[in-house]
Amino acid sequence: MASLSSRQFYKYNAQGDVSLKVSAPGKVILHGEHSVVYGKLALAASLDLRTKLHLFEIDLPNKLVLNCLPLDFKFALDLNFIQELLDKRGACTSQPSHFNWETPKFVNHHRLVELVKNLVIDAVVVIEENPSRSREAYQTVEAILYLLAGILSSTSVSLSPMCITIDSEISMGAGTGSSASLSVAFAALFVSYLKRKTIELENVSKDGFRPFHWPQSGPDIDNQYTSRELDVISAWAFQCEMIFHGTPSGIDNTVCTFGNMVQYRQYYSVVHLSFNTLNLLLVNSKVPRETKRMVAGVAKLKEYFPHLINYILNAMEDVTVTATDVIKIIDEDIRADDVVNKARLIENFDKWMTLIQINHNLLSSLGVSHEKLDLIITILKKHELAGKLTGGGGGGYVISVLPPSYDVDEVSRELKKHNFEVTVTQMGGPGVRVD
Ligand SMILES: Nc1ncnc2c1ncn2[C@@H]1O[C@H](COP(=O)(O)OP(=O)(O)O)[C@@H](O)[C@H]1O
Ligand SMILES: C[C@@](O)(CCOP(=O)(O)O)CC(=O)O
Repeated sequence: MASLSSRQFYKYNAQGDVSLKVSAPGKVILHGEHSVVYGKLALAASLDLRTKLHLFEIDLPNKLVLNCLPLDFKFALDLNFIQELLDKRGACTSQPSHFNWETPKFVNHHRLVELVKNLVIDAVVVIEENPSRSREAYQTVEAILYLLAGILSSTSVSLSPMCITIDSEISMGAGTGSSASLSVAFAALFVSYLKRKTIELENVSKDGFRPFHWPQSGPDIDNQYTSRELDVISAWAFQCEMIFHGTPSGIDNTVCTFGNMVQYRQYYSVVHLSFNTLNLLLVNSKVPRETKRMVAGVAKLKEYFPHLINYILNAMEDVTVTATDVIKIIDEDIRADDVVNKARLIENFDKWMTLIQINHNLLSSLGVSHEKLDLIITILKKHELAGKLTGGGGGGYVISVLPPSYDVDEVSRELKKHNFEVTVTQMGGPGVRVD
């Protein structure tokens, strides 16, 4: 890995007409984390907090500049090395004739990860770096190159010098889907880049790869992604999430792609639920966590006590199913906004909060809570709110749904006194989109 000898070599200006902006939301798992890994139903919603990417062409010969604000790094990558990987026939797959950008399931994941790791060693030049975040930075670059190679290697695209800036409103490592949001946004960005670069081609794929043709009218570059494209973006993001999280269930990439609320069961088609946005309190315990470790802990527990743990997982599925029904009624009543429905609304919020509490207790029995998370939940209870951990647990965020016109001032004050970070946001907004 080369390091920068003189910063002035890396001055550049925007040039050319390619300028693409995309963003993808973070997510919360409302019900069903951990049980989803064992085939149970889960419910997740998108957040009003997004990862934002901007790709623009630059006048710095043969360079791809990555400017990552959340991790404080700016790297230049040598485009020749990247193009070499793209040109290597069969680098991403052992079945080129079945493979194109639309078929991520034919990618040879482990080989591509290895190639990308080697590429990072050869191609990265550090312009700026925060040494304390270096491990995460290189993991991010690997993930980006994985998606770039996966999506573009079967195509006739030749890369132009470019800069990609990464910005994010989502806290990292706290259970609100920062890596899934990043993976979805990059998959979408490279799909947009592909459209832009191949708009006039008869067949987008290189010889020997499965042919791909845009519709007769050409790809839609300015508007949003088609549902077919969203499926492919989500599938590539899933592949990429394996770099960050080993064996993810797929719920995170799904909700960050499609937005709104999704009911998800592994290997089944996704059910999209459309509802009015709801206010959500996010409380960051600031306890670092690692999803992989928490998932492994539950697996071990299940190995020890298969019957007992199955009961808990089934109870979690029951919570998801019941909560979905309750949320549907809440949504109807919020839309109706009349006196008759108001009483029912209050009653159903009360039911949902009870289910949230039950869900947290079930998760706690799987050993994935933490004393700080439990303290947050006790404080919320004092203020007539219910909370649960979200995502892998062991730290990170507690979520609490806010009944309409709930004033958060007092509870926020008390939580902040304990040094917790409090964010009021909304859930249920749009998925990945061109900005
Ligand atoms: N906003 C971001 N910018 C750059 N890299 C990110 C960002 N979010 C996540 N990552 C990458 O994903 C890895 C896992 O992120 P993490 O926050 O633990 O994921 P999650 O929120 O899904 O649990 C980080 O180590 C980093 O490499
Ligand atoms: C624990 C789990 O159900 C959710 C993990 O969520 P997060 O990556 O910690 O936000 C694991 C998974 O679904 O892959």
